[in-house]
Amino acid sequence: MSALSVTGVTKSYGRTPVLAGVDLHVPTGTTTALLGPSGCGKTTLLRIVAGFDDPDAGTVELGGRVVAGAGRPVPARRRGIGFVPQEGGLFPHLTVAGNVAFGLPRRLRRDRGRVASLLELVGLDAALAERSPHQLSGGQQQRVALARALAPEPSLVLLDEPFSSLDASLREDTRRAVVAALRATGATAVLVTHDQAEALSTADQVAVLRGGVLAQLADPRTLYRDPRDLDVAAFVGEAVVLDGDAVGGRVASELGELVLGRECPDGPVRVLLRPEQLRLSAGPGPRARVCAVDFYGHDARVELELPSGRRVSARTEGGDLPPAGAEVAVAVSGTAVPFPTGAPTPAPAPATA
Ligand SMILES: Nc1ncnc2c1ncn2[C@@H]1O[C@H](COP(=O)(O)OP(=O)(O)OP(=O)(O)O)[C@@H](O)[C@H]1O
Repeated sequence: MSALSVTGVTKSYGRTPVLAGVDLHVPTGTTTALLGPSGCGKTTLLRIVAGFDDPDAGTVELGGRVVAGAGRPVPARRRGIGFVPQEGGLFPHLTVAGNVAFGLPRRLRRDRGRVASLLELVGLDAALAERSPHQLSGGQQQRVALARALAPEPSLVLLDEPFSSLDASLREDTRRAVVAALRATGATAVLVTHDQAEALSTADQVAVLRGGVLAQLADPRTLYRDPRDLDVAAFVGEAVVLDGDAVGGRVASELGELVLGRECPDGPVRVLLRPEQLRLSAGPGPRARVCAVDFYGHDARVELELPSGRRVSARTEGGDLPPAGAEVAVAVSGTAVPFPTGAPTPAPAPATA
């Protein structure tokens, strides 16, 4: 497996710029999730890396070799890249074994042991080998597609929203099996997704693409806890944004005095908390009115209105929930992340279970 380096890649379709100088480095043996809203250019970048499309400017390097952007591009079939599309893309006339064997070098295609070990790698029972793709669930089809992509031991694996067609119950199992297989083979991989939770739980690093450039590239915890700006913060999870005055690393806010998680000059500041940092009680403390409660089973999202009229969300254990209209006290745990007051208040992210 090889490292991938994308440097200054730009791409327009007609007069519409899609990528405006993207830099991305994926170290050998790691998985990077490419996360961004619909239409931000994720698939375009993936296609350029794969060799299905050429950049207008910039380079793509694979294992230290420039494959696009300098001289004649290396054709897709010579890049040694495995591709897993949104929906399996399996050959319907071939069995599972036939599909996986198709990915193997010609001399190994009859090696049943090899096919069986690839199926095992992606968590599939060897008994499925003689089935046709239409006799598999969506999740099983995606695993076969990954086994086929890994069979030729590619330098890089690209996965384009591989779980998007699966329902919630299959999605999690399939995601885990795919991550395990990528780790077991030491694969270098890029996974395109617009699902924040999927990006954060799957990848070693997450690249947030916005407006044709990389807004932030960081490991999942840093991205969630210490995002570069409030837009990124709201894109990777629900954000609670408050204004206040910083003095000596603390902020007086509507939710009481908050401790800042990073240095910030004294003065007006806008701070970020996450809904799971808000604790509700009947006791003393800053007050809020419950506007709505979404119960998810494992936990619940409680929408609150603060005295200023600002709405914020709390994620709380699903046990003892206050009814809509109730007045509650709110306590905050952990630290708040400061941003300049000029930072726009991000649009609320859709609530997820
Ligand atoms: N072949 C093309 N010709 C013209 N415009 C294109 C072409 N391919 C993509 N686009 C445009 O480029 C933009 C980025 O598309 P792209 O498919 O890369 O986005 P995406 O982030 O993968 O979106 P999604 O999450 O919806 O799949 C979109 O506005 C799209 O309409």
